[in-house]
Amino acid sequence: MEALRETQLYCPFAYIDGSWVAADSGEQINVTNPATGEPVGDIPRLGRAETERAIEAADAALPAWRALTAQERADLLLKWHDLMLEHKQDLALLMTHEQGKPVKEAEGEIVYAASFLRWFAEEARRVYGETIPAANANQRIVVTKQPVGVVGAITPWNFPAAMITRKAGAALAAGCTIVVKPASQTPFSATALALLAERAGIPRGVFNVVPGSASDIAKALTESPKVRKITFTGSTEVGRKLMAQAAEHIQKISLELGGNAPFIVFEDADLDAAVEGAMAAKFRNAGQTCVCTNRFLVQSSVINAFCEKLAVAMNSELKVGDGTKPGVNIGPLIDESAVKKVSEHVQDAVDHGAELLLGGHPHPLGGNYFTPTLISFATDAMKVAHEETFGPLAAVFPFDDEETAIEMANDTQYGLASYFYSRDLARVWRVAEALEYGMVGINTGLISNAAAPFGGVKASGLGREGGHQGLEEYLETKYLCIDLGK
Ligand SMILES: NC(=O)c1ccc[n+]([C@@H]2O[C@H](COP(=O)([O-])OP(=O)(O)OC[C@H]3O[C@@H](n4cnc5c(N)ncnc54)[C@H](O)[C@@H]3O)[C@@H](O)[C@H]2O)c1
Ligand SMILES: O=C[C@H](O)CS(=O)(=O)O
Repeated sequence: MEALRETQLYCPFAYIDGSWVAADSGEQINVTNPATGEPVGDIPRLGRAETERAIEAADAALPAWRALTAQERADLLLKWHDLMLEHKQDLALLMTHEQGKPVKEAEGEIVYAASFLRWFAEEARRVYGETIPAANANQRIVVTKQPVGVVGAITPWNFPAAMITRKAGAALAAGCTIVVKPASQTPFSATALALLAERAGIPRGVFNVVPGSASDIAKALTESPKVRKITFTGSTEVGRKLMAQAAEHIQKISLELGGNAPFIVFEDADLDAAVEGAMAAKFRNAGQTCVCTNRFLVQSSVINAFCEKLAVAMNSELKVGDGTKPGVNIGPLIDESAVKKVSEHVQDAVDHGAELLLGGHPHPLGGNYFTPTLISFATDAMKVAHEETFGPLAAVFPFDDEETAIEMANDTQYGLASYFYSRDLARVWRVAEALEYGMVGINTGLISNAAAPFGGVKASGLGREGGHQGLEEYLETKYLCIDLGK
């Protein structure tokens, strides 16, 4: 692995109650570089017993942590934020080695991830209650907010830092403590965050990282009555299982799940702007983001012009390769099965009559690389219409009128991100209100930021992360009724 400036940021251990530990069993998970197949390192494979110890540590740390003032918690979150930015290059290099995204994009994620710590540090001091005029003159009604308690978090590989701080920043700001299980593909981004949290002075037991057996760790988290909140980011299939498991102890739950984002281009759109937005919304992280466009819906009168412009942009702007190499902006997919899924979607589309305009095959570099691909005249009969591709495949579907575009866009079990381009103000309001999604990008392909409530409807999940809404997910409302007597 390319040398880190500070080698200590490579932490091949779990982090429980302020200690760096191995698995009780001594088992390890081998982590490999998706670009080269070379080993990145080994991380302990923790199970139920270790997770129960982490829950106990988080529970023990809770009283003192929630007793700090919001300002005191905010100050510690800001120190953590500053340390992330100070070590941006090393954190990014770690991420590129274990996840594959190009270093520049990884640096962008570190800045984005740190922004959640700053955002929630600021929001911590704005957890307001309220008083309500009582019907009874001798009574007073007061509404307060209190931290939920111990939180269990499970996060995905595609944004291995931001998906953790988007949860931990809010949880810690609210006065909660947390046990995080990172994805087994990307544990070192998580343990590096733990090292910096420790250096920032976040007390032992407040932030714990337990890499290992997903099902065993999830069972320990969902079967513990001390865990009052489960927060998950990942596939809808796993989210569904966790929601059922969380029912046992009526744990609060936040689910950030899969997507199938439409990107609608109306004939009145600025096509050059639409193509620029399309490149951002489709090819970030090689198409491996939950908000990546999965379906381009383009009005028939402009579909040829749009496809020509998009093909030119893809050919001239996208460079596939190892994310540590200069100029590369499309790294490898996370693994062989990801390459297989994209190949299947392309072949299925062509078999059902789609026109292949660009790419359409794994990249000549081999391994987990896939050539950015453009297909047109896609239809509802194709897998790409209903399944999340999670790769660099741009599938363009024609439509004739606004009503049809909205029907096509909403014809999915998902409802996370959506995008459309139009310069007609009335159409902007009609379409924005008709789309069944948690987020709508209008004349933009980039919508993710800490100040906004990120999340979806339908099979894309429950709850929001970021914004002031993101903090509410870690707070309980308590109503005080005070009788003043006669
Ligand atoms: N909505 C969002 O904010 C968002 C963000 C990133 C990724 N995603 C979605 O996540 C998916 C890709 O990420 P992924 O492949 O890591 O998803 P995944 O569901 O396979 O894994 C996510 C996490 O869940 C764990 N996990 C796997 N099986 C589990 C089980 N049975 N019980 C408990 N935990 C289990 C994994 O180890 C990992 O830590 C895509 O569908 C993508 O859309 C959504
Ligand atoms: O994969 C989806 C993540 O939420 C990434 S981002 O928040 O859209 O950058």
